[in-house]
Amino acid sequence: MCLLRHGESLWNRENRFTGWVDVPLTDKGREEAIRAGLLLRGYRFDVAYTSRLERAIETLELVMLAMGYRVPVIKDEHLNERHYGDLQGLNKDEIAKTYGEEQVRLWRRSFRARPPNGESLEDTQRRTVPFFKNTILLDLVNGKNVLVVAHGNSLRSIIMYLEDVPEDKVPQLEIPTGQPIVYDVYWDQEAHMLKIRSKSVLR
Ligand SMILES: O=C(O)[C@H](O)COP(=O)(O)O
Repeated sequence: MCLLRHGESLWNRENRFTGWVDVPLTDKGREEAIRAGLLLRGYRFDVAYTSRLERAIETLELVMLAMGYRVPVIKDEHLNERHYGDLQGLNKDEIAKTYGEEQVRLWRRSFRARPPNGESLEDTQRRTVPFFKNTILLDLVNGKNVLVVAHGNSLRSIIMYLEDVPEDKVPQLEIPTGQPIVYDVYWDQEAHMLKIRSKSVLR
Protein backbone atom coordinates (compact mmCIF):
# COMPACT_ATOMS: atom_id res chain seq x y z
CA MET A 1 0.00 0.00 0.00
CA CYS A 2 1.17 3.49 -0.77
CA LEU A 3 -0.07 6.76 0.71
CA LEU A 4 0.75 9.90 -1.23
CA ARG A 5 0.01 13.55 -0.53
CA HIS A 6 -0.75 15.56 -3.69
CA GLY A 7 1.96 17.75 -5.23
CA GLU A 8 2.28 21.43 -4.35
CA SER A 9 -0.98 23.32 -4.96
CA LEU A 10 -1.40 26.98 -5.80
CA TRP A 11 -2.44 27.81 -2.24
CA ASN A 12 0.38 25.71 -0.76
CA ARG A 13 2.68 28.02 -2.67
CA GLU A 14 0.77 31.12 -1.54
CA ASN A 15 0.73 29.84 2.06
CA ARG A 16 -3.08 29.99 2.31
CA PHE A 17 -5.38 27.62 4.21
CA THR A 18 -6.95 25.44 1.54
CA GLY A 19 -9.14 22.71 3.04
CA TRP A 20 -12.05 21.96 0.69
CA VAL A 21 -11.33 24.79 -1.76
CA ASP A 22 -10.61 23.16 -5.10
CA VAL A 23 -7.32 24.75 -6.17
CA PRO A 24 -5.09 23.31 -8.93
CA LEU A 25 -1.52 22.07 -8.73
CA THR A 26 1.37 24.39 -9.56
CA ASP A 27 3.91 23.38 -12.20
CA LYS A 28 6.18 22.33 -9.34
CA GLY A 29 3.30 20.21 -7.97
CA ARG A 30 2.90 18.52 -11.36
CA GLU A 31 6.61 17.76 -11.45
CA GLU A 32 6.42 16.31 -7.93
CA ALA A 33 3.54 14.07 -9.03
CA ILE A 34 5.44 12.79 -12.07
CA ARG A 35 8.50 12.17 -9.93
CA ALA A 36 6.39 10.23 -7.42
CA GLY A 37 5.05 8.09 -10.28
CA LEU A 38 8.58 7.37 -11.51
CA LEU A 39 9.61 6.39 -7.97
CA LEU A 40 6.66 3.98 -7.89
CA ARG A 41 7.48 2.25 -11.18
CA GLY A 42 8.73 -0.89 -9.46
CA TYR A 43 5.38 -1.43 -7.69
CA ARG A 44 2.23 -2.93 -9.14
CA PHE A 45 -1.04 -1.45 -7.87
CA ASP A 46 -4.48 -2.95 -8.37
CA VAL A 47 -6.65 0.01 -7.40
CA ALA A 48 -6.29 3.67 -6.46
CA TYR A 49 -8.32 5.84 -4.10
CA THR A 50 -8.39 9.61 -4.11
CA SER A 51 -10.44 12.51 -2.83
CA ARG A 52 -12.92 14.61 -4.81
CA LEU A 53 -10.47 17.51 -5.00
CA GLU A 54 -8.66 18.39 -8.20
CA ARG A 55 -5.14 18.61 -6.71
CA ALA A 56 -5.30 14.98 -5.57
CA ILE A 57 -7.07 13.69 -8.70
CA GLU A 58 -4.54 15.39 -10.99
CA THR A 59 -1.66 14.07 -8.90
CA LEU A 60 -3.03 10.55 -9.28
CA GLU A 61 -3.47 10.99 -13.05
CA LEU A 62 0.16 12.13 -13.39
CA VAL A 63 1.38 9.29 -11.17
CA MET A 64 -0.38 6.73 -13.40
CA LEU A 65 1.04 8.41 -16.50
CA ALA A 66 4.56 8.19 -15.07
CA MET A 67 4.06 4.59 -13.87
CA GLY A 68 3.05 3.65 -17.40
CA TYR A 69 -0.28 1.97 -16.58
CA ARG A 70 -3.73 2.82 -15.23
CA VAL A 71 -5.65 1.23 -12.41
CA PRO A 72 -9.35 1.58 -11.49
CA VAL A 73 -9.83 4.88 -9.62
CA ILE A 74 -12.27 5.41 -6.75
CA LYS A 75 -12.90 9.07 -5.86
CA ASP A 76 -14.51 9.75 -2.52
CA GLU A 77 -15.02 12.92 -0.48
CA HIS A 78 -14.26 11.04 2.74
CA LEU A 79 -10.61 11.41 1.69
CA ASN A 80 -10.90 15.18 1.17
CA GLU A 81 -8.63 17.50 3.11
CA ARG A 82 -9.70 18.57 6.61
CA HIS A 83 -12.29 21.37 6.21
CA TYR A 84 -10.51 24.50 7.46
CA GLY A 85 -13.79 26.43 7.89
CA ASP A 86 -13.48 30.22 8.11
CA LEU A 87 -9.70 29.99 7.70
CA GLN A 88 -9.97 28.75 4.11
CA GLY A 89 -8.42 31.23 1.68
CA LEU A 90 -6.60 33.19 4.39
CA ASN A 91 -2.83 33.51 4.61
CA LYS A 92 -1.31 31.38 7.41
CA ASP A 93 1.15 34.07 8.55
CA GLU A 94 -1.51 36.79 8.54
CA ILE A 95 -3.81 34.61 10.64
CA ALA A 96 -0.95 34.05 13.09
CA LYS A 97 -0.58 37.83 13.47
CA THR A 98 -4.28 38.11 14.31
CA TYR A 99 -4.79 35.06 16.54
CA GLY A 100 -1.22 34.35 17.70
CA GLU A 101 1.25 31.65 16.66
CA GLU A 102 0.13 29.24 19.36
CA GLN A 103 -3.55 29.30 18.38
CA VAL A 104 -2.66 28.73 14.73
CA ARG A 105 -0.31 25.89 15.67
CA LEU A 106 -3.14 24.26 17.64
CA TRP A 107 -5.60 24.63 14.76
CA ARG A 108 -3.10 23.18 12.33
CA ARG A 109 -1.38 20.44 14.30
CA SER A 110 -3.30 19.41 17.41
CA PHE A 111 -5.78 16.54 17.32
CA ARG A 112 -8.72 18.29 18.92
CA ALA A 113 -8.61 22.03 18.18
CA ARG A 114 -11.37 22.93 15.74
CA PRO A 115 -10.88 25.95 13.47
CA PRO A 116 -13.99 28.21 13.40
CA ASN A 117 -16.72 26.45 11.37
CA GLY A 118 -14.23 23.78 10.29
CA GLU A 119 -13.04 20.30 11.26
CA SER A 120 -10.53 19.31 13.92
CA LEU A 121 -8.20 16.46 12.99
CA GLU A 122 -10.41 14.31 15.21
CA ASP A 123 -13.48 15.28 13.13
CA THR A 124 -11.54 14.45 9.97
CA GLN A 125 -10.54 11.10 11.38
CA ARG A 126 -14.19 10.30 12.14
CA ARG A 127 -14.82 10.22 8.38
CA THR A 128 -11.47 9.01 7.01
CA VAL A 129 -10.93 5.97 9.22
CA PRO A 130 -14.41 4.41 8.84
CA PHE A 131 -14.02 4.90 5.08
CA PHE A 132 -10.58 3.31 5.20
CA LYS A 133 -11.91 0.33 7.16
CA ASN A 134 -14.93 -0.18 4.89
CA THR A 135 -13.11 0.02 1.57
CA ILE A 136 -9.30 0.15 1.47
CA LEU A 137 -8.84 -2.33 4.29
CA LEU A 138 -11.11 -4.84 2.55
CA ASP A 139 -9.03 -4.52 -0.61
CA LEU A 140 -5.84 -5.08 1.40
CA VAL A 141 -7.30 -8.10 3.15
CA ASN A 142 -8.19 -9.47 -0.28
CA GLY A 143 -4.56 -9.18 -1.34
CA LYS A 144 -4.84 -6.04 -3.47
CA ASN A 145 -2.09 -3.46 -3.57
CA VAL A 146 -3.66 -0.04 -3.00
CA LEU A 147 -2.51 3.47 -3.86
CA VAL A 148 -4.13 6.31 -1.90
CA VAL A 149 -3.62 9.89 -3.07
CA ALA A 150 -5.01 12.42 -0.63
CA HIS A 151 -4.09 15.39 1.57
CA GLY A 152 -1.85 16.42 4.45
CA ASN A 153 -4.48 16.14 7.16
CA SER A 154 -6.69 13.40 5.75
CA LEU A 155 -3.54 11.26 5.46
CA ARG A 156 -2.31 12.30 8.93
CA SER A 157 -5.57 11.06 10.40
CA ILE A 158 -5.22 7.71 8.58
CA ILE A 159 -1.54 7.31 9.49
CA MET A 160 -2.41 8.02 13.11
CA TYR A 161 -4.77 5.05 13.03
CA LEU A 162 -2.47 2.79 10.98
CA GLU A 163 0.65 3.39 13.06
CA ASP A 164 -1.18 3.84 16.35
CA VAL A 165 0.31 7.31 16.86
CA PRO A 166 -0.72 8.72 20.24
CA GLU A 167 -2.48 12.08 20.35
CA ASP A 168 0.52 13.91 21.86
CA LYS A 169 2.81 12.75 19.04
CA VAL A 170 0.46 13.86 16.25
CA PRO A 171 1.78 17.46 16.07
CA GLN A 172 5.16 16.10 14.91
CA LEU A 173 3.61 14.06 12.10
CA GLU A 174 4.33 16.00 8.91
CA ILE A 175 3.39 14.66 5.47
CA PRO A 176 5.41 16.27 2.68
CA THR A 177 3.90 16.79 -0.78
CA GLY A 178 4.73 14.27 -3.49
CA GLN A 179 6.69 11.74 -1.41
CA PRO A 180 5.24 8.21 -1.61
CA ILE A 181 4.95 6.48 1.77
CA VAL A 182 5.09 2.76 1.05
CA TYR A 183 3.83 0.23 3.60
CA ASP A 184 4.24 -3.50 3.48
CA VAL A 185 1.13 -4.62 5.37
CA TYR A 186 -0.53 -7.90 6.28
CA TRP A 187 -3.73 -8.96 7.97
CA ASP A 188 -3.10 -10.55 11.36
CA GLN A 189 -5.83 -13.17 11.57
CA GLU A 190 -5.47 -13.75 15.31
CA ALA A 191 -5.28 -10.12 16.38
CA HIS A 192 -7.88 -9.31 13.69
CA MET A 193 -6.01 -6.20 12.65
CA LEU A 194 -3.83 -4.79 9.93
CA LYS A 195 -0.14 -4.93 10.81
CA ILE A 196 2.81 -3.15 9.25
CA ARG A 197 5.87 -5.17 8.27
CA SER A 198 7.83 -2.19 6.97
CA LYS A 199 7.47 1.42 5.93
CA SER A 200 9.62 3.50 3.61
CA VAL A 201 9.36 7.02 2.28
CA LEU A 202 10.51 7.27 -1.35
CA ARG A 203 12.48 10.42 -2.16
O1 LIG B 1 -5.51 22.69 3.65
C1 LIG B 1 -4.35 23.14 3.72
O2 LIG B 1 -4.10 24.34 3.89
C2 LIG B 1 -3.20 22.18 3.53
O3 LIG B 1 -3.59 21.13 2.76
C3 LIG B 1 -2.64 21.67 4.81
O4 LIG B 1 -2.47 22.69 5.66
P1 LIG B 1 -1.77 22.59 7.09
O5 LIG B 1 -0.35 22.13 6.88
O6 LIG B 1 -1.84 24.04 7.55
O7 LIG B 1 -2.58 21.69 7.96
